[in-house]
Amino acid sequence: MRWNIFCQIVDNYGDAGICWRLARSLTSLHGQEVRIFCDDLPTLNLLSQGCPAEIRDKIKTETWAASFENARHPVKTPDVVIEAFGCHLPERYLAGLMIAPKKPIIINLEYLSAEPWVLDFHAKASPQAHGMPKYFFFPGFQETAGGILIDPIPTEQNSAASNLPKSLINTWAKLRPGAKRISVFCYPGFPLRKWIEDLSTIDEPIDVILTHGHAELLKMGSTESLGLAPSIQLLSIPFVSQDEYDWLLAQCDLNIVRGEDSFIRAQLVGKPLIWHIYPQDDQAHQVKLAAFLDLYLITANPPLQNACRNAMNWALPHTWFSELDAWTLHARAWQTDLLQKQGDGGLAARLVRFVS
Ligand SMILES: Cc1cn([C@H]2C[C@H](O)[C@@H](COP(=O)(O)OP(=O)(O)O[C@H]3O[C@@H](C)[C@H](O)[C@@H](O)[C@H]3O)O2)c(=O)[nH]c1=O
Repeated sequence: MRWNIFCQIVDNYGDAGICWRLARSLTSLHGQEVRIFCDDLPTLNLLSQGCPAEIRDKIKTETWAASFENARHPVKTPDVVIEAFGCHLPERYLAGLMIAPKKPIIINLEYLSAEPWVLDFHAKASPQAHGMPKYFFFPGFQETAGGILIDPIPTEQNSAASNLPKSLINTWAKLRPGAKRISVFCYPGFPLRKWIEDLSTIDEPIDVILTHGHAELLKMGSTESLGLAPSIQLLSIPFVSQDEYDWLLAQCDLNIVRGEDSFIRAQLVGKPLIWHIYPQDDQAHQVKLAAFLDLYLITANPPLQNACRNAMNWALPHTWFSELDAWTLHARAWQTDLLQKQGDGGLAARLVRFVS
């Protein structure tokens, strides 16, 4: 089938990151033909750059405006149109589809949520004035939701320490043997400075790996200039490819992640995570976080439940750090369970089955 994915970048990397990951799964695992129309090609290119060439070459990336022509082109008319995160299709593209001999199915791909109401709305029709069939597709953790994007599944082999990416060689040379590793990818609202200062009160060597741009959040020059204890070492890394970022997550003892895609990747590598969820004005993110924690902690004992809830709500590390080992075991069990529940191929496979 021919797929057109519409990706409008609201901010940051997640919209492009998810659209790219979906396109990648659809082509490389399911043999589909995919075009992404994006209103910010440089950001999409940044996210796609590290993808293996044999996969990347199969996916067409085009400007938003290029879609106008595509809809009425007799051999390019799509079978499936994805509106990622409810973005509105361009009027001129829709007008083209209206006169196309065969109408596509339109899928409104929603944000990921663990909230139970999602299950009632997933895969439901959304009647449109233009008459083309349109459906809501809700990603989710439960078996009856739309699934999550699991591709590529991190394996022991590709997560192995020996697979050190070139872009991280310099940083890795500075890591201290035996030190815990924490990676940081959060939004500016996270109290990072205070959090790291508190980390330095824990009597243990800890290397903190700040992803691209995060050193500015700390306005840091060096560990010394922040007045941190020598037990803490701060290291900054460049923006790496999606697969290299996966490797980094697998190599850390704890990952602070954000958005939607890094949140899932951190779970798939089976390591403890703090999800700095994308903040929304109406506080809807708090409800989403609570729903996730209810699922995530179902099998955890009360001390671990408390530790995770506190950590995810930005409590200072000294209040929960002693539970990190128990949390690591829990994260591994969650990873196994997640992969089992997504054993049917996850979101991409469920989408293909749905539209078929
Ligand atoms: C730090 C880093 C991330 N990445 C990738 C991983 C992910 O694909 C992507 C980050 O995406 P996310 O984790 O989703 O976080 P994000 O915050 O970047 O993205 C978003 O979140 C969405 C929920 C919102 O709708 C978006 O508007 C957007 O804010 O960047 C790299 O490839 N290299 C890196 O070095």
